[in-house]
Amino acid sequence: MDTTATTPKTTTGNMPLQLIDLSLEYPDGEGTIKALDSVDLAVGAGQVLSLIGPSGSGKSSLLAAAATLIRPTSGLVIIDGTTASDLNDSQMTTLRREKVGIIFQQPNLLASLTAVEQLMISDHLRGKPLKPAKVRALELLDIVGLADSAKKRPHQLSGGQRQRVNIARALMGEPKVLLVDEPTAALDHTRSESIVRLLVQVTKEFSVATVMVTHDTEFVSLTDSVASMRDGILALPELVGA
Ligand SMILES: Nc1ncnc2c1ncn2[C@@H]1O[C@H](COP(=O)(O)OP(=O)(O)OP(=O)(O)O)[C@@H](O)[C@H]1O
Repeated sequence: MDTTATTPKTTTGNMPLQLIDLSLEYPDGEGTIKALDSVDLAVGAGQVLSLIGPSGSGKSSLLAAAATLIRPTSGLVIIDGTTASDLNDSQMTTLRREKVGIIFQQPNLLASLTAVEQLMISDHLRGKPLKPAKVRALELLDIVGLADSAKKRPHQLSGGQRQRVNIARALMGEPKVLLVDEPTAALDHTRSESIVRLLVQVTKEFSVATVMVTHDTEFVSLTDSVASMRDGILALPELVGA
């Protein structure tokens, strides 16, 4: 196996996200806590995997490791064919910026910016020119159902609409992997369902591999598969079908 940083590992099949024998330990007094215990997972392009499990079971740790925000103790994180675990910090940041979209529970939008500007600024931070960024931002706002709200600021949008801006923003960098943490936690039933449906829609439309952590098992049936965690161990994903 080639594990050098300069020669990305090539995966077989179209599996933009692969976790192989991934373990993550946190120091805990004299000992350690095993937040992830030999996790294996592959998510295909255009697939949404729901990740469920009790509090403290390791869901956020899995997302953080897959997002390359945290280095695993052992094992491999492979994103679109590149073995992230082999990269240095700056290469890892570049990989994350180019290949990974992260959607947190709270949209964290900037209060002073309009919806279209929220999206454009993420391209600007990638050093991309403004004009094409605006075109793409408007297209994405249209796709997430906010064509008429491009000029609205966060306080003029509902919680569901803010989450839609958040999703559109995560797609600006044309990611291969979308990592979504409790996207419906702050929303009512109807809005929650429409947000999960939207995530499934954009996952198919942009052929990304999506992992969605959720407590809302009700909407899991809208996604392609579900895997559950307990004590850092991931049970094999089951197909649920839509
Ligand atoms: N920074 C940290 N330092 C030490 N221990 C941590 C840290 N982050 C998480 N843990 C521990 O790792 C285990 C997994 O936590 P994690 O947050 O990944 O679970 P979770 O399933 O996301 O929980 P929740 O649903 O409550 O967010 C827990 O035992 C937790 O206490």
